[in-house]
Amino acid sequence: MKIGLYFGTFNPVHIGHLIIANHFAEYSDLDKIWMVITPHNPFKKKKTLLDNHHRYQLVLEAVEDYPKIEASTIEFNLPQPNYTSNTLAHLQEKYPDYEFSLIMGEDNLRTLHKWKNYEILLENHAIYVYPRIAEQANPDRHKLLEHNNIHIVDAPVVEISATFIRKAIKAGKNCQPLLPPSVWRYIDEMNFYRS
Ligand SMILES: Nc1ncnc2c1ncn2[C@@H]1O[C@H](COP(=O)(O)OP(=O)(O)OP(=O)(O)O)[C@@H](O)[C@H]1O
Ligand SMILES: O=C(O)c1ccc[n+]([C@@H]2O[C@H](COP(=O)([O-])O)[C@@H](O)[C@H]2O)c1
Repeated sequence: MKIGLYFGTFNPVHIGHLIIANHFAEYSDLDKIWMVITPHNPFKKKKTLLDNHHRYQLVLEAVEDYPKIEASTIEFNLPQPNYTSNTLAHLQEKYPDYEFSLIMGEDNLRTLHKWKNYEILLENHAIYVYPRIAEQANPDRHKLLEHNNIHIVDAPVVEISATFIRKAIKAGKNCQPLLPPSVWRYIDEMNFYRS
């Protein structure tokens, strides 16, 4: 079984994330895409973070009609902050017959050399990277993309961010087009991100 791990804070999940996950579900040889909700990214402050359970619920809502895409809570019971190499070691022990690849935006690729055990990640896993507009001017871009295990993917990226959505909701803007309808309803009913 080939699994594509799409790690993210998903605070909240939005249509940009879903477009990427669906792209891999439809145009790759991966059997499943697991959207792994990260409790705490080592590079991010936890301040404006919605509870793990709610972020998970939002991803569940988002992927309901996509049989190849699943929401994963695998990091919820692992030590925090969540280092991806630790999670992968745990996954390989739990599912020795599965082959795990990583899916990430180019923004994450830029900082990959600062991740814990990044050489091991790179050696042992295919990393599928989709381009982000903000990275086009990065002078080191080509160096990173040269590695054998890094595959750049021509996916239709919508340049919206969870940060933009959180700010828009706080400012009372209508941002329904940026979220799957069920995700918007959950956020609206729960009054998330308003204060
Ligand atoms: N618009 C987008 N389209 C596709 N992938 C995205 C988009 N925005 C972020 N990603 C990617 O999705 C993964 C999870 O991202 P994350 O949860 O941090 O979303 P974000 O919108 O960038 O959030 P924030 O604005 O809070 O940093 C990362 O690999 C990131 O590169
Ligand atoms: O392992 C690391 O050192 C490491 C450093 C920075 C980020 N990550 C992971 O990268 C993933 C993407 O995070 P984010 O917040 O951009 O959605 C998330 O699962 C983080 O835990 C991992």
